[in-house]
Amino acid sequence: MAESVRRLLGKPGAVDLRPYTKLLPAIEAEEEGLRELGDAELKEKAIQLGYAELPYSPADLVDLCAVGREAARRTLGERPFDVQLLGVMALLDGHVTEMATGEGKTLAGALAAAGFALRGKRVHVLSVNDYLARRDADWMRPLYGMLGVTVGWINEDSDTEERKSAYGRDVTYAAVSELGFDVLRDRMVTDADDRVVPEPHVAIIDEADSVLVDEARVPLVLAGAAESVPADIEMADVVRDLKPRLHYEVDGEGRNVQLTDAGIDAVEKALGGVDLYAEDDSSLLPQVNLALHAQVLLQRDVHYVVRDGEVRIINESRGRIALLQRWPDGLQAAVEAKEKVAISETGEILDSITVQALVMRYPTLAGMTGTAMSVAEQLREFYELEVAVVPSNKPNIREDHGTRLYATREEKEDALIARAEEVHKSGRPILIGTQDVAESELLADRLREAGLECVVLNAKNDADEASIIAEAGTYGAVTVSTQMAGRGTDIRLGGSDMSDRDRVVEAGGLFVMGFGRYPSSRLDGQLRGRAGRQGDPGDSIFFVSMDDDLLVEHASETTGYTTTALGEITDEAWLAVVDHAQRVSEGRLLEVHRNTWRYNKLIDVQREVVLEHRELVLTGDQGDRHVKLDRKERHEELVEELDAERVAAAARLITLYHLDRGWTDHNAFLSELREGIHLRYLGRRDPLDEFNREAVPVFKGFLDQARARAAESFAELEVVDGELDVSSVGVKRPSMTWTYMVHDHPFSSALETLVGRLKGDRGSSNGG
Ligand SMILES: Nc1ncnc2c1ncn2[C@@H]1O[C@H](COP(=O)(O)OP(=O)(O)OP(=O)(O)O)[C@@H](O)[C@H]1O
Repeated sequence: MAESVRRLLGKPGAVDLRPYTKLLPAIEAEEEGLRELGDAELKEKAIQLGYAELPYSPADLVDLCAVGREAARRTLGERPFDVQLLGVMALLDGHVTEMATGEGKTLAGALAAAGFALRGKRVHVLSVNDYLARRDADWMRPLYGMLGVTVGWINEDSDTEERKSAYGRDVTYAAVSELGFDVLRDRMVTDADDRVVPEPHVAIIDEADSVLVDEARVPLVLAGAAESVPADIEMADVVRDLKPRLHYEVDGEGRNVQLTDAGIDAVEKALGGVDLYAEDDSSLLPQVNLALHAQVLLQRDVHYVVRDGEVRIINESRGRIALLQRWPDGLQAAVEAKEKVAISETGEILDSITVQALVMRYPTLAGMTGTAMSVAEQLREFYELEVAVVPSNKPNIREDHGTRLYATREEKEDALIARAEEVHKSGRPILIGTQDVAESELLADRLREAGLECVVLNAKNDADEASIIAEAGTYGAVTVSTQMAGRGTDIRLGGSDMSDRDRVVEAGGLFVMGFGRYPSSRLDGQLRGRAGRQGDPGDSIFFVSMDDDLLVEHASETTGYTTTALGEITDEAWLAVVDHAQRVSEGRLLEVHRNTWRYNKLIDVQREVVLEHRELVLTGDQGDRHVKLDRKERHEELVEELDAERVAAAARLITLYHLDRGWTDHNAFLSELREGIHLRYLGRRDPLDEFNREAVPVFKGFLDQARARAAESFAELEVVDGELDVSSVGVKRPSMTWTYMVHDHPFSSALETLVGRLKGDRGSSNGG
């Protein structure tokens, strides 16, 4: 069998591509005939494909791909390659397609989206950021137009009308987070017409491994401020006097702080002889912990600044001050108490949803990414998705060099700089991937000292980031970036306009260097994949040192090696230690994912119950019927005095309020339970079982309680000036809401560590 044919058949363990490959000749055979058609006739052909149900029959698939190919050629000037069409067909079957960087996933995704849309499905194409959502929608718009499919996009600053309009199109492009925030906000509306997100049909997820695996456990949060809870200034004063090591200990990563026994004694004494672990007052310990977290782990000018008498968070990953962002769970107030500034209104988490739960709402899921195969098992376990490995259009000729291992960070840095200097002499563009923003800065300084001018991707918005990355293939360019920067942007050799392409190809193409291996080999692969796009020449190499976090945290052994004069460790056995450490790290990440998944499962079930009930109240007469049964006389009086319609509207508002209020409180209870459970059951029982054991009975009376409260509020309702004022019975919606992803602020790391600890070092805590 010819190599070119074999390449098109697919990879063992992945979806069999043969059924798709078989159709390619027929698709090609239609091409000439379609070229003869006018634009309107071509569109008519596409629309004709809509007169049947999904899935596509092989004959219809052929037509769809052929028409799509011709439409793309006319509108975008790009004729989809065979491999892209294989991707389209795999997406239409609901698979995650692995296509290398620069193979044209945007176009394949658009053709698949159009395929779903033509058959009456609403499609959400989910990107990793706003910039890509908008860029891809605008880029593909002419193609959709020619196929008779409408398209829209949503960005962070889209208003409600723009959102409604975008979601009203056949295909909508949005960042995963924006979609999630819309879903959360929709769950809080008091008028069904205010909802923006339609019923989910199909989601096509770009960068599917990042979204479905790396970010799956990240909660998207809707927070609101209604009533203020007094922050504990006394607590702040008590913890201010505590001494490190004597009274509290901080874990190695600076993510967690714990009172020692001496610390517990000191706090109990300072608070007037209380018992922090008293069964009957469970609120003290969390308050002390918050104050301690604020005092010890959150540093002024690192994590936040105090400006104009306010505490403002610095977004660590992006290095800029985040407006409208606050810490959750009273932490904001604890920091304000620490800094002795006025306590702002305390926000509370109204509701949250994990990325995983968000995408699981879709009956049909598909995804695309350059690196899916190594997470194939997870995609199957968590999402029942299979991976289709689509071969590249041209063979990959990139050279991936072996990892270079050094004893210390300095030696690793020296080696990387020396290599960069050498490569730079030939004019080859260099892309250096680092682990975080701070590291990028340090490395850039060293490069500049060595006379290498470089661009650092840092604290920019997505659009700027993309345009910098787009130029990373320019002759002589040196670009330093973190893993996540400029995602979804193609690095073309010779600059974005490829004007200097020949010279760069001649020199050897893009040289990618990794400053440290990532927590998973898949992330290494993503960086490598930046070079060698579409059969381009290129190289990749990683520099690692024994004091890299990856090795310090996960290596089986870290001493006893020998080095060369330049500090390099060349022994194969030690290189195997690096690979092993990465596998341990991957296992740990998977464990965290699994754990969050297990915790969230129960929460999701409970949320579903509440939401179902809420729907009946919002769109039906459930609220009114219940208060009529529970407070018959008052109901009759009010109807007589006003009219049935206005009474029903008030009953609806009151019932929704108590449902939402109840859910917010229950949510807070669950997260407190989850955070506290490992302390209380340390080493004795499975914390997850305990969590379920306590969370289930508490939820049992949830709906009845909300109904009883609504009835009580309803009974107190008075007519004032011919109107029913629900706020007079305490029914107040949050005056302001805001959203965030939990990995945006430091509390998340504490939570993650906590989850990690549920599995890990069970014995190291105290006081439990
Ligand atoms: N059939 C085609 N013919 C010519 N050029 C194409 C074709 N398909 C895609 N391209 C071009 O290839 C480039 C890469 O496309 P795209 O950005 O969609 O790649 P990708 O697979 O999403 O890569 P990444 O992994 O960087 O997101 C784009 O500039 C696009 O215009």
